[in-house]
Amino acid sequence: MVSYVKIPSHLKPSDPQGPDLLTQERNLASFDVKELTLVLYGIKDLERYHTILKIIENDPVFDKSNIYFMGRNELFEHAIKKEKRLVQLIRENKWKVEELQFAEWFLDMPGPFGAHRGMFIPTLIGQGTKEQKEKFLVPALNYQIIGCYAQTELGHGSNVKGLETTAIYIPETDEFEIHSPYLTASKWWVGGLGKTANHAIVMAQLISNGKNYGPHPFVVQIRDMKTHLPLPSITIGDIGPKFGFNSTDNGFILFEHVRIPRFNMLSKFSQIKKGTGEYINPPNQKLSYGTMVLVRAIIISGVRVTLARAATIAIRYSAVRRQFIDKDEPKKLEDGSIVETSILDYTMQQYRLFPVIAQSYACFFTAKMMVNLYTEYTKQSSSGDYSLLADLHASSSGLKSLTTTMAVDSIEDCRRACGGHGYSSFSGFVKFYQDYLPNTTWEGDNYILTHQTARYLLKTFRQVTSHKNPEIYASQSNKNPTISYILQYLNEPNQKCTAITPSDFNNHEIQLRAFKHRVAFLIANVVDQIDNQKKSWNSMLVEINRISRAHCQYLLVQNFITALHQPSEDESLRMLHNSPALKEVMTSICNLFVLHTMEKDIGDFLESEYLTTPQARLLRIQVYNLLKEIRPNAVSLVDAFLIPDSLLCSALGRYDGKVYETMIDWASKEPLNGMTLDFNPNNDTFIRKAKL
Ligand SMILES: CCC/C=C/C(=O)SCCNC(=O)CCNC(=O)[C@H](O)C(C)(C)COP(=O)([O-])OP(=O)([O-])OC[C@H]1O[C@@H](n2cnc3c(N)ncnc32)[C@H](O)[C@@H]1OP(=O)([O-])[O-]
Ligand SMILES: Cc1cc2nc3c(=O)[nH]c(=O)nc-3n(C[C@H](O)[C@H](O)[C@H](O)COP(=O)(O)OP(=O)(O)OC[C@H]3O[C@@H](n4cnc5c(N)ncnc54)[C@H](O)[C@@H]3O)c2cc1C
Repeated sequence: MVSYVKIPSHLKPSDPQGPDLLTQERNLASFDVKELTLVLYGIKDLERYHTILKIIENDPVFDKSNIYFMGRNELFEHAIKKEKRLVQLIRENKWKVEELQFAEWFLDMPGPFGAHRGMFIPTLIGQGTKEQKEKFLVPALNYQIIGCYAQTELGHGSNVKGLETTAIYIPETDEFEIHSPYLTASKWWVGGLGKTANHAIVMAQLISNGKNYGPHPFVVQIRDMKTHLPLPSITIGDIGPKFGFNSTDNGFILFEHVRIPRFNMLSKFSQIKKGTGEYINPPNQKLSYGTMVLVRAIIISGVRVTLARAATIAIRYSAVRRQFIDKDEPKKLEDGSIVETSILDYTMQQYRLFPVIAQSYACFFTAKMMVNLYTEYTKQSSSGDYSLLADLHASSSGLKSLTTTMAVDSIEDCRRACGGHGYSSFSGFVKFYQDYLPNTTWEGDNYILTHQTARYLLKTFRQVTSHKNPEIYASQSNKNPTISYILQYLNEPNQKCTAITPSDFNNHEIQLRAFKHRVAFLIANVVDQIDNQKKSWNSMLVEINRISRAHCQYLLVQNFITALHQPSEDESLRMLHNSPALKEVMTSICNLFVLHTMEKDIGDFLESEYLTTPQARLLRIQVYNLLKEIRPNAVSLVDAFLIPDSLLCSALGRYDGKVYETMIDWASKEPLNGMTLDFNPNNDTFIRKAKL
């Protein structure tokens, strides 16, 4: 890239230790970073990681050096080129999902084929019959057709039952007629639709013989395969500029009595009979929502790397950045000279940043649990057993809500922790934050999703408590955490925390009991208000959100603690258990996650009277103790995430710590610096002409 400003060559680094600061930090680690990285990735995935990274970093199409200077059209063109190159690489290297996941992560650009891979194909796999897969899935996998997922409308997104697009069965021709009756029925926000896709999965109200059977998925060809123009009676466009995600063509579409064959209704679960229009019921009414459940589970699995990326930038930068001389504990070099303090040594900075590291590790263990639950569900459902769906839906909804909210809050916390430079695109936070932000809204608004989790929790509580002998559920408590804490609460509703010193809070039993008691107490309270005090659902929404959050925090805590203690067949966990140094540092991180989470929501724990006010003070002291304990390992803990520089795309978070050199080098490439103005602002004539 061209430099428009020549930087003087006489400049010496003002901080003689600058480049070595991260090396010094790395020397403080109490554990082997490579070992921890192996725990996080596993042997096979780490090999894949390196193979794919090499390919991506060496391909000029994926070069990111110009990325922060691009406008919308340029970004979109760049994204299209990347998508095409990615398809070539998939073909040449025969990449499967495992490789593709790494490639998409390293590319780090939401692209026009994202919904094709992430929603169109999974919907065909999950909801199509064998014949439909042959017709649509095979060409989709070969990129002969490009699809999108058109569910949300201008007037409705969260309320799927309220969608207005209709699919009316016409027995005479054995077709469906797809129609948008109102302006508000226009599909809106659909990724890849604006310019790229030629097919769409359209969620529409299925109507047969005058009866509405609710939203169902239909495959609709929307553009001509040769001219790429919209087909007759179809209106398509891009929805315009957005907060971020500008490399993707989110689009709108309107249908005017568009006919499609009956075959195009995805019919793995429910069908319309030829001619009679008779509706065949699915084994579970909500199976047509299956893609959303899958994508929510995938989103949860991705949160850990999002948090890891934010923490990496902020921690490395904080180690390199120095401000002020600490009067009480001045930082001395070997030669006795006093230097300014690294901002990572300020306890406030630690309090803001170390919990983000801990959140990432917590999400790592919960992602494993989510994958296991989803795999188990897939196994059972393939033989017609859908009994796990309710659990899966409740935990995927609540965890998607909790973890993505946590991620966006933490990206912003990390960005602010980098001071002024955090506001620059070169920090690596700006585009990253903008592109990540929709995760709190898509696949279910994060507040709406908590209703689903709460509904399940209240139902379970009522089921258990209404039984004459609740202990009958005891056999299920091993597998079902909700039942387990409800039973514990019913047995001992006035349980008290036994901690008498700060370090007592490191006791995992005390921690687990705190979270179990708090969530059961909150659920019991909401049930009482709704069932006995006859409060409306709407009047309880804040509490509804609180119980979903409390339940999901408990899941994160429980999964972390279980991972540390329970013998496991899992390769990563075995490596963790076999290394005392790793176990020690992970235990500190787990304690910080748990206690910091408690401290942030201390009101709940006090209200449930599990904790006393003096205990809340002890808990806070223990959080500070943990920050001190973790401090020497901070840089190594983020190094272990192994987020490559090419992905970070950050002057602040570089592995080598060359923050200032990179800032000025990248600034010199700002195209504005190369622009010659056609006026001289000091020239009176110009100012007079412009009437300024
Ligand atoms: C990735 C990048 C691109 C992004 C793409 C997108 O955003 S695409 C667009 C993404 N858009 C969105 O994500 C839209 C978000 N909105 C929705 O998903 C739905 O409208 C809803 C779930 C909020 C309500 O749905 P509703 O009004 O139809 O239902 P209800 O509340 O009356 O509950 C009735 C029963 O159904 C149960 N149940 C519900 N869902 C599921 C499920 N998936 N599975 C299993 N079960 C489910 C529920 O538990 C309850 O059971 P109970 O208690 O009777 O035993
Ligand atoms: C970048 C991006 C990409 C997207 N890609 C796609 C795509 O490819 N395909 C697709 O189909 N969709 C897509 N979407 C749409 C997305 O799924 C919806 O925007 C999302 O589901 C939220 O729905 P909504 O916009 O109707 O929000 P609304 O429901 O209108 O929410 C607005 C506010 O009202 C509150 N609210 C609504 N109802 C209630 C209630 N009952 N109780 C309490 N509070 C309530 C919500 O909490 C929220 O704060 C995308 C969205 C974005 C931002």
